[in-house]
Amino acid sequence: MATTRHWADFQYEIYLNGMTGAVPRLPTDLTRLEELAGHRLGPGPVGYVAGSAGSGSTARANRAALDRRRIVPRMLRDVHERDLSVEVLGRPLRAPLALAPIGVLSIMHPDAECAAARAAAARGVPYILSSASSTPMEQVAEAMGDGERWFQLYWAKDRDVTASFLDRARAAGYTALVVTLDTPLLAWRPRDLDQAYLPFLHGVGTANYFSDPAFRAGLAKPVHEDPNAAVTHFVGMFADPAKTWPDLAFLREHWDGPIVLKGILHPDDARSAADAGMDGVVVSNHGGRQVAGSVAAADALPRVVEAVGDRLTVLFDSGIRTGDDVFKALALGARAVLLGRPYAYGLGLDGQAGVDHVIRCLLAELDLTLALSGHAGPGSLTPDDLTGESA
Ligand SMILES: Cc1cc2nc3c(=O)[nH]c(=O)nc-3n(C[C@H](O)[C@H](O)[C@H](O)COP(=O)(O)O)c2cc1C
Ligand SMILES: CCCCCCC(=O)C(=O)O
Repeated sequence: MATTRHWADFQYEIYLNGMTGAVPRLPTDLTRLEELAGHRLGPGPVGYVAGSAGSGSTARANRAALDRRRIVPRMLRDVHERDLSVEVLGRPLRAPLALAPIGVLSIMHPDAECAAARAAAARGVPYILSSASSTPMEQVAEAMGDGERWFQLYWAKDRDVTASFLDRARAAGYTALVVTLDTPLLAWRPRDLDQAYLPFLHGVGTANYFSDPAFRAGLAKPVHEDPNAAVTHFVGMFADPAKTWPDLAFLREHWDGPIVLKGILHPDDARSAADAGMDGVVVSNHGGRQVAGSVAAADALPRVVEAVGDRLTVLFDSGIRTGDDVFKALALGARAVLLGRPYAYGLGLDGQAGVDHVIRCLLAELDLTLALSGHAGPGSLTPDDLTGESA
């Protein structure tokens, strides 16, 4: 196939390659990646990525809430020309997808965030870099050229460090700020506790901090002279459970681009975000990694959309594994979704090519699901395209 007009063309590319004996290096059913990663990568890293809070009930609920909703396909609608593009936070995107912020990616692959960011940039998908990345934000920005990038903030106790992160992110071309609110403390995560595995304690995921002048100013000795003290300083200040809504004014003053609050599940919190001058929210329970027993993200989405859909950009994550999951989130009112664990597994299994594979599979499947359900793009989706609990 000479040119790719539709994301679904990836399907033919795979079949055509098959005529020369080539088959995809990774499964095209992305739900199989976790098991494969479990065989090929160490139990610590895979346990950290796959794991969740408590007994895992929130992560299971995320999947169940998406599965429970079923698509009601419509027939005889012209879908031969399709366009998945959307505008998000004033930026045109090729598809309603961004890569979610995932910290410590060097536990999955040595090329870590740079490989994931390059794959995203090559497909026109925004990459959201975690504060807790294994690679400094400037290096990731350089690796992805002019690719769309957003910066995820873990809102440090120390205001100077936060202000410094925002200055650095702006200078490195990150256009939007995603402030994660659901991790003021690390949750009870039995899979990591049982292995006593926490990458941060080994200095993984601290690159933005250790390279930061304001962070370093708080250390008695340079990082290389006393790395343990640097890690302790990081753990003590990476987030702040004392923050409240009025504190958002500080971020609004120091960041002139769009600000999106990640981890919103209650409609009143979404309203507070709008009242505080924020631009968007991510309806997310952190992939079930924070509050065990939490509401499933897809169950929270309709109420948030109803509360603020006309005031804020509503994004969604937690449980997205397939193109039909994306379809459902969009039909429930999300403007776009963030993809989490599947791309981390793709990275672990095949570096940048693995992330590319994951992006292409997801968007090809979305394109086909839309077309086969009578939609030429995300714009025509409504809750009426789903059965049952669309609210
Ligand atoms: C290993 C791992 C690390 C994560 N690190 C971050 C992070 O640094 N910042 C953040 O806001 N969210 C982080 N998340 C949460 C994701 O951004 C996203 O909300 C979650 O993965 C979505 O759930 P899903 O993977 O089940 O789709 C992390 C998730 C995983 C699996
Ligand atoms: C001590 C730092 C914890 C950062 C948490 C990273 C994350 O969001 C996750 O693992 O989930």
